[in-house]
Amino acid sequence: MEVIVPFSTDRPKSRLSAVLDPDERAAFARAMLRDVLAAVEGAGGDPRVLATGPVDADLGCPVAVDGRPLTDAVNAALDARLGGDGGEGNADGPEPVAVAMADLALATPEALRELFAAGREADIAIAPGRGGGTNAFVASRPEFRVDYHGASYLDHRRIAAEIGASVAVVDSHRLATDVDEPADLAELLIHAEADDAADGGRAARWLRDAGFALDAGNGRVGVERG
Ligand SMILES: Nc1nc2c(ncn2[C@@H]2O[C@H](COP(=O)(O)OP(=O)(O)OP(=O)(O)O)[C@@H](O)[C@H]2O)c(=O)[nH]1
Ligand SMILES: C[C@H](OP(=O)(O)O)C(=O)O
Repeated sequence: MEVIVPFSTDRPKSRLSAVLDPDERAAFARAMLRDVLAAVEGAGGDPRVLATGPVDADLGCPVAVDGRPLTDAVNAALDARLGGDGGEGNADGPEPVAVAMADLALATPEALRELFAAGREADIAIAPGRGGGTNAFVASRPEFRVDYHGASYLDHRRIAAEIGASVAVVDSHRLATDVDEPADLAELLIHAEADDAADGGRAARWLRDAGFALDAGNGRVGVERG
């Protein structure tokens, strides 16, 4: 399955500015992107990065540049694949296409396989993010359109209902955890430590190398930087 991975190259991860400087945010965002691409490939998916600007590194997959805002860029990509202008359809309708965000640093092939399977059963399969975002979805209906930001999970359910599309919800901790804020870094380090055989992936290694560690001292576990 083709998997579009939106990626912001300009001022990424601004909500981490309290703990990372701009160069660090760019490097950390790149590490998360690579983890997501590896998980997509591990799940048998075919990743395509949809970036706001050129990416000066070989990511091992195609990169399309579209400087429009996220919603417009993703809708154009969906239209090209599912819509009337070149969607690869067959008698049963277009092939499903997935969109997975580049900040799902906990994503695993297993979690993505579950999403892909749900997207073959339902018209739209959504993995909601904590806080109401849409961290990943699969769509096979040409009329489906995204409207990101805010509680986009609810908006996408409403859009699916408006076009009469069936919806499957993928209840996955790993896909629900987008790394937006400093508290999310703790989630990444916790699961990297639990999965140490897999070494936690590039993003977790990047954090550890930058001096971050878990801080379990006071209430909810957070991170501290040594
Ligand atoms: N192609 C594209 N991707 C985007 C755009 N804005 C965000 N993204 C990507 O979409 C996903 C979700 O982004 P957000 O968490 O909302 O934004 P962010 O820029 O990563 O972080 P903040 O600056 O903290 O909001 C991430 O994979 C981003 O890299 C955009 O305008 N175009
Ligand atoms: C793009 C946006 O991401 P968030 O701002 O929730 O991280 C969303 O999922 O609608």
